Amino acid sequence: MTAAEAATLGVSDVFTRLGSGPEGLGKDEAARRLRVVGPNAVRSYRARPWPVLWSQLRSPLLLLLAVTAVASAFLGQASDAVIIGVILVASVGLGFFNEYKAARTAEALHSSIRHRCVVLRDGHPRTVDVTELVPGDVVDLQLGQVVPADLRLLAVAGLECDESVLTGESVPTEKSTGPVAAGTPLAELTCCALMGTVVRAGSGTGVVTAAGGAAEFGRIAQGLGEHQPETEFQTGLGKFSMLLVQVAGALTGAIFIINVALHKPVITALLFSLSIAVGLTPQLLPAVVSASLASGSRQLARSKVLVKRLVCIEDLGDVDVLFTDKTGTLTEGSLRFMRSAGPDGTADDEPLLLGLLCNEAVTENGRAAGGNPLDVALWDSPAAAGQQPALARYRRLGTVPFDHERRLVSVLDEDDAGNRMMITKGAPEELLKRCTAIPAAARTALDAEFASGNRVIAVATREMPSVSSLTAADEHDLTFRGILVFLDPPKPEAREALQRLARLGVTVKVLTGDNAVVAAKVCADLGLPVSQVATGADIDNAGDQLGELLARTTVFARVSPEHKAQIVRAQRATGTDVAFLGDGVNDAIALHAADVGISVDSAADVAKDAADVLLLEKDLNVLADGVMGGRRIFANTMKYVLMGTSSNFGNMFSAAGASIFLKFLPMLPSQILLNNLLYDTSQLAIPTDNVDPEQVAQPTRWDLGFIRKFMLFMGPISSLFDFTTFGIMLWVFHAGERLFQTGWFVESLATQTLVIFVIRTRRVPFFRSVASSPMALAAVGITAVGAVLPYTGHLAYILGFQPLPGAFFLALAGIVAVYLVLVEIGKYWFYRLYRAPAAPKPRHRTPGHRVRRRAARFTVHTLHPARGHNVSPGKPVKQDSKVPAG
Ligand SMILES: Nc1ncnc2c1ncn2[C@@H]1O[C@H](COP(=O)(O)OP(=O)(O)OP(=O)(O)O)[C@@H](O)[C@H]1O
Ligand SMILES: [Mg+2]
Repeated sequence: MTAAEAATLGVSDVFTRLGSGPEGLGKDEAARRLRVVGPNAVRSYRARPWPVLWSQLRSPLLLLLAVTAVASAFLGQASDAVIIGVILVASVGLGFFNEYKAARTAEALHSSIRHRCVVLRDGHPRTVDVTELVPGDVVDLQLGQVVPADLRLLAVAGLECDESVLTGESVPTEKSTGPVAAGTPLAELTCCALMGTVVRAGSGTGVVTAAGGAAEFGRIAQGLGEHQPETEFQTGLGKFSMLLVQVAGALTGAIFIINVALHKPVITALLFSLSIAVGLTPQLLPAVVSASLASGSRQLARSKVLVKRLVCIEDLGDVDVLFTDKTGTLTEGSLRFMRSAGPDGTADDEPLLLGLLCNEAVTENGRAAGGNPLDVALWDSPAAAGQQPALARYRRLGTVPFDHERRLVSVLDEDDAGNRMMITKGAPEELLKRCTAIPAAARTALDAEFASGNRVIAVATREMPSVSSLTAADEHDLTFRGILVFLDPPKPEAREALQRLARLGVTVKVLTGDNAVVAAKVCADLGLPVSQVATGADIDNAGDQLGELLARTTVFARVSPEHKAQIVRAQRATGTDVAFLGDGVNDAIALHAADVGISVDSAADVAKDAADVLLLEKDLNVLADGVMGGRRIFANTMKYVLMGTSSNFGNMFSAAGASIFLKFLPMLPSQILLNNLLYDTSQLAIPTDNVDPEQVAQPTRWDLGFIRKFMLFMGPISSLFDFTTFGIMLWVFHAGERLFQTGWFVESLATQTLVIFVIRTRRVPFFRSVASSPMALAAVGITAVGAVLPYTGHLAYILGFQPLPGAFFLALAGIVAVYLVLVEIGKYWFYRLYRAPAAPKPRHRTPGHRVRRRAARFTVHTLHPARGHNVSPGKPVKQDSKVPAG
């Protein structure tokens, strides 16, 4: 049943249609339905070899080349065709092997992550994977949660959903339970909560009407295909590849025409120009990127950072501004109850007793088993044990639970003499506003506690003789009873981590539900420069000036969950890349709003669920490692790109040019392909390379202009030089066809691969930066392979090589040395002249990006039967023809 249909019906009709009830489904029935309709998923994360292989073969260039090779075989050049075939298979195999390995890593990543929700099974709440939801399941919704399926709402308490992912409307929609008129547009289905949207306020319960591809969100997500969302970097690489393909296209077209005009055989000319095109285009680029992301994710996992999707790594490296909560990130987070003080500020156990009574921790035998950290800390204190006899005298009649907007919790208790009172505890600012009289001594005591950075909550009571239930509206005319003080000292290692992040160019700002003075004190203790502290009230009053307020503020205190998200969104609107680190229920919405949501393993479920990255330790140092990791990958991939645009490009260009002046081809098509294969192989070690600290000192930005300029600057150096080499070959060695081709093959491979040592660093001279051993070995090794090939007898003969005179290698050494020096000088001038654009362009995220990101939670290993059926009890399942099979 679609959401639109269900919305027009009353709750009982919906239950009848779905064959369910307020108690939810039975365990067996849920399992049966799951078998019939398949999982609540829109994608599969299984690494399948065929699609990966297909993506390697899809290149029109390769196809064209293969066809031409086959044609040439029929024209009598069988051995050439076979060689070309073998090299092509090896190239495709290389790309496939790397991509598939990366896909396997992504698969392992996905299978280690669970997204869960609470459903009623036979009337009992159960936690299940969101992918196991079926139509008829009754689901709980809470703040910050992503709605796991299309739901017809059964009950709401101030429920509001952010449906922008579906409707583009950023103002959250208020939800209710009454049916709507038929034909109501999607954005106004107030009695439905739609899959993929986020609970921005309140809570609720609903019954699943449609899941997976049958839900509105699922339909959109499936329409976008199986692709992962792309990072800015990947999009940039795509554009870059297009640029090269265009250059290659123009160049090869011209070469072909010229060669034919010069009366070279058509098929040879075609093979030659196509091979040049293959040499020009960076076929291995996607494989290099995925391989570096995959190896990056494994490295990060070792340093305790778990990314949910591979692309998150790059997002991490891009972070400009990090918002973090205070508790547990900057402070130890292991709250310790220190003292209880009466209204006059002197020690007094009464507030402690009241605090234990007005408490939501789940207790077992007088010990806390779970709940709000402050409440748990209170129970765990040694002093709490002494209160047991006093506690036994009270009976609880009602509760108004804690929420992050009120920052208060209240209970209605009756003592053994039958006296009823309300006990309220909460943030002192909020509580004091509701008290009748506050002794001056209390204010002094409070200020002193705040100033020393302690966490304080205040306790008050109110006599309520004839009342039997409570609401938040009763929280007034309270009698102030005292304060409870908790110690939450700053983390020593946070100081160093903050400095590291500052050195990495990441601005750290604090968003906390705690008091402004406390937050400022903690920051000061940790050496985080605090320019200004703003509070939630300041944010509300800022209006249009929020951007300005944001720019001058480091600490935001007493902010609500909605404020946190509002700040994150406002910061993103300035074009910066924003990360948010938080672990509480009050952080979930902001986690969704950020470019990168970061949480910790010990966080509340909704926070973990909302995050893109999980830290296995709540430590900013671990995060700094993650940022570094992202930037390293960017830096190394950039090396590959720059290599492709300089020497490789230049060599191919020169070879093409030379074919005009020479009576023969400067290199045989098969030799060009072999050359390219060997070069690519050496490039595969780039992801392991070391990165200079200065290269990762700033947030990474993709800059196509930079690459284009680099290409235009370095390309000619390389070509100029190549023609000199041609001259030497022709006039010094008096080379004939075979010798020329062999010499040029060895020389071009050597210069192409060895130039990595210059390109990989901005330092001059280049040997001030040390390459990783695998990479150095690969570059030198491949050069050696190239040099040895002409001496392999029969093999050399088949490949069209001939042994080179000893003097050649002397010349080669000289050529390589001069070339590297030339490039070094070029590089020096390039980086001196090059100016990066001053302001980074604002990030442009397409709506599809968000859908894909959110769809990641609705993935299963294998997507079996088509999703999108209507399950009706007893009736056979009907196939919905609109939904494509998974
Ligand atoms: N169980 C509780 N009982 C009463 N008051 C509480 C309780 N938990 C928190 N508070 C009060 O509400 C305030 C806000 O809490 P909230 O959880 O929104 O943020 P926080 O966890 O203190 O800060 P951060 O955002 O840095 O994690 C706390 O500073 C405290 O004064
Ligand atoms: Mg918190």
